Amino acid sequence: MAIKVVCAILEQHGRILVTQRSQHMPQPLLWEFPGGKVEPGETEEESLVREIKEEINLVVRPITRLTPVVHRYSDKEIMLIPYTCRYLSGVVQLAEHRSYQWAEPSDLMKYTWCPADVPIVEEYLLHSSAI
Ligand SMILES: Nc1nc2c([nH]c(=O)n2[C@@H]2O[C@H](COP(=O)(O)OP(=O)(O)OP(=O)(O)O)[C@@H](O)[C@H]2O)c(=O)[nH]1
Repeated sequence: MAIKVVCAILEQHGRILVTQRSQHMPQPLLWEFPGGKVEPGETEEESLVREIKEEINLVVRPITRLTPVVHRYSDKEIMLIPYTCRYLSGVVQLAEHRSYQWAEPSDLMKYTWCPADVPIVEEYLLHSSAI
């Protein structure tokens, strides 16, 4: 069974928040969208709001669920479930990540992403350029 992981595509002033995993996390130094595992008894949206508060100290509201990606890593299989999110409040403070950036959409493909994120970035770019 794939482990469910939710992640936030948080856009503010036309830029998207991207976070770099630390040396000590699985997938060290790769870029991802902040988020984490869905815990038993939580909805996806509840997990996402909790993880974003814990990891980067922001309060967000999930808006649109994009297409989940199932990816098999050497040690586990995850289902990565992306949500576009709206910023509500807070100032970014990193609890676990090495760094973060507010990326221009046109720069998103330049990051070295966790492999599971690549189709999500592609779908997001298609979706955002269509509206
Ligand atoms: N939060 C997040 N996790 C992602 C993304 N892409 C991706 O492959 N993952 C993987 O999803 C898994 C679960 O995320 P997590 O943030 O809760 O994991 P964790 O560091 O606690 O890992 P661990 O509990 O396996 O040690 C990790 O192995 C992570 O590498 C992403 O965009 N965001």
